[in-house]
Amino acid sequence: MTQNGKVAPFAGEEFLAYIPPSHIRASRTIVASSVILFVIIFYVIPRYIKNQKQSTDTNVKENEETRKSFQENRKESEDVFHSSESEQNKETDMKELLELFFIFPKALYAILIFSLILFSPQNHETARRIFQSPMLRPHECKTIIEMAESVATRKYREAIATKNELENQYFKNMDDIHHIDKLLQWPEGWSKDRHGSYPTTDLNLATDFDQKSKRYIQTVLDARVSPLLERIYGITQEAIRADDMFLVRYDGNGQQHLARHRDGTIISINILLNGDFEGGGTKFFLTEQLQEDVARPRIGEGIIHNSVIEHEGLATTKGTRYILVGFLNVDRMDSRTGKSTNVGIFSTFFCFHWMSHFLSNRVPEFISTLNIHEFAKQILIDFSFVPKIISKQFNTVVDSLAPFGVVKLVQEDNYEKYLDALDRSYEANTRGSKDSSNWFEGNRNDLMHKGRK
Ligand SMILES: O=C(O)CCC(=O)C(=O)O
Ligand SMILES: [Fe+2]
Repeated sequence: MTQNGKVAPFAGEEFLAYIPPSHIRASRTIVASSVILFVIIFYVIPRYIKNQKQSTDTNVKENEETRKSFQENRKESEDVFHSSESEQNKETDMKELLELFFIFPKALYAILIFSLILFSPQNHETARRIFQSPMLRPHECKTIIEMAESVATRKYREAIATKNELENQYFKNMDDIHHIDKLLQWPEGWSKDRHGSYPTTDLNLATDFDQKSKRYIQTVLDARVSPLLERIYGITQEAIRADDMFLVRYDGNGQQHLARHRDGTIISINILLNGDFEGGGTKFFLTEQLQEDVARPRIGEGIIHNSVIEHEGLATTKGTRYILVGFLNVDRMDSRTGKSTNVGIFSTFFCFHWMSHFLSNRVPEFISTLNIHEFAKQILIDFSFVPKIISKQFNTVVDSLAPFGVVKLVQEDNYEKYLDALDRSYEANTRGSKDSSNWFEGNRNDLMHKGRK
């Protein structure tokens, strides 16, 4: 967003090989179509029906009179009478059909509006695609890996000290001991138990990295990733808040892969930091449609996708593979300032997977904070499965309609120029802007175990 609240044009636009949809144009089209449909369904058609009805009524009257004259004059032809009767039936059918339409205009309108929303970019064009694009330069990737390895060394030293302390304590907390033992296992200093059911070998950027390192990473993400997210999904940069930012490590002789799962937020990013390994890559699935696709980015390239798309980390068979992963939310209110993030309704309440996430996470959280009787609270929580099931069904519908697969946004010979353009724009317009994304301050480490599902 720029100062005057308008969405700035995307600085890398001229280098895009795939042009994402224009969200502004799409939402204007939907609003205009809704108004036009409203006028047609609630004003034009009822008026037409009324006119039709009036003319039918006059016809019926005329027919009735003719009938009477037939009856008075029975000697006249029987055939004429029969043809007049069938014509009258036809007119009654037409009248009934029009009346039926007149009974359900609201339902018809709702179905048409639903279809417009179903085919809006957030639920269709960008919903099941995986966008691959350059994000970091090789020297930046190297710097981040060095930062990570030095953090791991520090955490290993701290773990040894904590282990000694714990051993001298009389009452021992078994969870702490387990966590420390994991840190002491190879690769030393890397967490192995942050994400409950789908654990990765990783470091938490928000809590493990120092301020300077975080500022460095924040700058590159603000310059290269936030504008891209804005361009692809039509969300404002300040609406982006990471729930979890972390660095994953796979080893040919350690944790090689990550089983098939979904991430627990709205959008996921995954940036490859090195190339000296064998295997790796991220495989995506659209289960019901039996479709699959694999992203194998180069160093510094990242992938962005809706967290709801199933995927797995393919086995690294030799060497070490480092990736920077972010599980991102789209917030309507900036938790840092309490102000609106100006994100549109089409990227939130009318976006099925945002809505489904909102209903499964935020609603129960909100209910639990209500100041009402425990029993009433429990009933509300018990019934919150209904909207959840409905919104899940919407996601299934999107699965069957939305285009799927990995899309390369920029051609390889344009990588440098593309990154330069984004950096120039960042330097010129937004450096230090309060509207930047919330990469580290909003991380929800209390929810870590829910990171993947
Ligand atoms: O290894 C990969 O590329 C996938 C990582 C992933 O899906 C995750 O961290 O949730
Ligand atoms: Fe994942």
